[in-house]
Amino acid sequence: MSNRHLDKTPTILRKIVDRKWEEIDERKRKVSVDDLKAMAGDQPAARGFADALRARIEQQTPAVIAEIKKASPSKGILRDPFEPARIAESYEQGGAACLSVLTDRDFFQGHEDYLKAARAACSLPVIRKDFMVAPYQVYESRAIGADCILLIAACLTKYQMQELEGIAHEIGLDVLVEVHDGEELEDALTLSTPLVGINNRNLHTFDVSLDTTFSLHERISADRLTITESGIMTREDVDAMTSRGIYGFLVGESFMRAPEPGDKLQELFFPEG
Ligand SMILES: O=C(O)c1ccccc1NCC(=O)[C@H](O)[C@H](O)COP(=O)(O)O
Repeated sequence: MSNRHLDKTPTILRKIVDRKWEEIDERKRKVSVDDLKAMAGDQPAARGFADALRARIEQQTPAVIAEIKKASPSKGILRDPFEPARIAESYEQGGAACLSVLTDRDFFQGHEDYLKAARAACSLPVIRKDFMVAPYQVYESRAIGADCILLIAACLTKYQMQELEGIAHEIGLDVLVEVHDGEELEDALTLSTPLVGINNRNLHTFDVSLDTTFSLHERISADRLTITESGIMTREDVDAMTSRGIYGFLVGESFMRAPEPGDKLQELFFPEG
């Protein structure tokens, strides 16, 4: 695959995307795309991911996508032992609007079974957090029970994102498109999804700066929903966002390192109880 963002330098993101193409080939040998489409078609209606976020954001209440991830390339192991179903219950009790579950095995120690277990343990909508590069993975996401997929602009062209979004919407999945700079945002805004994630983490260098959200949010019109992603660790970080009118959050590490992830969510976002 060729893409202007990925052609810059060989980074971890390039490695992840190269591995995704190999993984898709391996999986296709075990389960055909037609079988996946049939499995996707057998799933009950998706839980409304965008609706759950919109309901809170419109009330100017934090809408938190709480992430379930065992490890990451930048931070190594974040949580061990790791019990996705228990974490999902804890997040629901702590006031999460949605869940994000890492399913990438090689770089995040994730698994599709973690998504299934987390979703079955609560009533929250769930995004499959993985690196989508091909239609096969979109059908697979619906087949494993996801309610939403992530499209990362740093690994896809505008045309790839449009194709994957079209398939996702056709089979009942919501889409969160993720950007890190102005060029990616321009591409993302050609999509119809209202959900625009601004990743404060540069996925090539791992540098994190909340200024990324502050500057890009100003370029997103009010009919879309901004989700600030990565590096939200303190009450001050939350206040810095809400004071600028940003109420959508995706948080992983600070919850994963806490003994009780849902209590940490409550402490950070709903301290008044
Ligand atoms: O986190 C990484 O090391 C990473 C590396 C390469 C691609 C993606 C990566 N992370 C995904 C995310 O951006 C985060 O899981 C998500 O936004 C939550 O961030 P945090 O609250 O800082 O855990």
